[in-house]
Amino acid sequence: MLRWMTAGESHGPALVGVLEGMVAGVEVTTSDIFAQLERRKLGFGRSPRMNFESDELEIVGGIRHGLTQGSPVAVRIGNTEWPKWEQVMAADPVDPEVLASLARNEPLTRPRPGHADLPGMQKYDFDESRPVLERASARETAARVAVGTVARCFLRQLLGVELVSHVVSLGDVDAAGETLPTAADLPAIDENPVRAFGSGATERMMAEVEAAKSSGDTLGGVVEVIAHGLPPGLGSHVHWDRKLDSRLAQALMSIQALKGVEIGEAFTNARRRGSAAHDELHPAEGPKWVHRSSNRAGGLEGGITNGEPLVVRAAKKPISSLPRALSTVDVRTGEQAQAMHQRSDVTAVPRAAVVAETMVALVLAQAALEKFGGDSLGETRRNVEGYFAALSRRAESWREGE
Ligand SMILES: Cc1cc2nc3c(=O)[nH]c(=O)nc-3n(C[C@H](O)[C@H](O)[C@H](O)COP(=O)(O)O)c2cc1C
Ligand SMILES: C=C(O[C@@H]1CC(C(=O)O)=C[C@@H](OP(=O)(O)O)[C@H]1O)C(=O)O
Repeated sequence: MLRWMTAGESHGPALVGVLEGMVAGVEVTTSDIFAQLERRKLGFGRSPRMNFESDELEIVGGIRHGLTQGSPVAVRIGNTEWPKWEQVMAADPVDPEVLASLARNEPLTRPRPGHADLPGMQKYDFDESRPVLERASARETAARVAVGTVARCFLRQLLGVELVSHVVSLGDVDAAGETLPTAADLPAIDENPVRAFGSGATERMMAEVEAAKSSGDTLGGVVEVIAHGLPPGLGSHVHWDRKLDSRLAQALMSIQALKGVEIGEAFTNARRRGSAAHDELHPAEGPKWVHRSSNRAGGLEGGITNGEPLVVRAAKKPISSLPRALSTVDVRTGEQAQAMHQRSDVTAVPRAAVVAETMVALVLAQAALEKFGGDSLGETRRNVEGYFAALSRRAESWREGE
């Protein structure tokens, strides 16, 4: 079972990520991981922090000479601002006077509606929101992207699977096109300021971000992730927690501020009649044996990949740290107040798309390992070959009516 965990606070000394259960022999280097970390910072409207922070990446275990070893992969991403935060975030007790002066300068007692501040303080019995916001922060997604790169490399090397993501709407500006982007489109998407694909909406999206920024406001949006090259048969219909739809939804909704997930054309399909909602099958030559003239199901039927591109969308709410702060209650006084404002993103939708790509990669790698097993990439590949041969034999026997 492929598992992953992260630890670390936004302004602590470092984030760490661990990926356990990956086979040996997957090619992955520090620069592969760093390239994905750089992608996570892309996008117009990002926090000033993204401009000066560089992710200080160190592979601590699990990879040797550019190959996974079968042991847990562990990464550390240092916080380049650590000297500035050392006293605020020290692991050991600090001088009470220093602590009091820090708290006087920055009282975090006016929780932001929409952030984890207030429920976190109530649940964990804190009198300020520092310990909550530190861990709730999406800074943590850097560690996910780092370990997710290994999953991404594994999927490509095992099955030729390629993942793409793009922004389909930002605020109320839509960029949805007619065609699905492929891996070949990724460099252009990454260069697009809002990570939109082949649309004339880029300027309108940027203008929307500028307008939100100048009125002290923030923006949400919708991102789409596509996985090309998946075989039929990952996931299962047999139990609720093995259905790939449910696992993808959980993984995507674990991303900070992602509040809705759509598989394929789920919400449009809900308004269609059945005759216009499904993907009819037609006979075809070759290993695929059948052809679907549409992909409204987004590549999943019965919680199982069906060989079509996997298409999932996720809705991100607007950032809850608004410069034009929302009304809140100061927990020290119980009085009405303006929510505290932290330096923050105007919108993080383009960055969230890269994180969504990562979560999809992790879930697909986990499902691929369940299906094919093995301890080395070579062994897993042999199992894939055996499965493909069995699929062809089965298709042959169906054709011959046996
Ligand atoms: C890439 C990314 C960047 C984010 N940046 C910010 C930010 O700068 N300021 C902020 O208030 N929230 C930001 N968020 C969202 C908060 O982390 C999130 O709303 C908060 O942890 C509460 O969790 P919830 O929205 O999932 O309920 C970001 C989310 C993502 C995915
Ligand atoms: C640091 C990152 O995102 C942060 C996510 C975040 C939040 O509340 O989620 C708040 C901001 O942090 P800060 O207040 O320190 O600028 C973002 O910059 C990152 O993605 O690397």
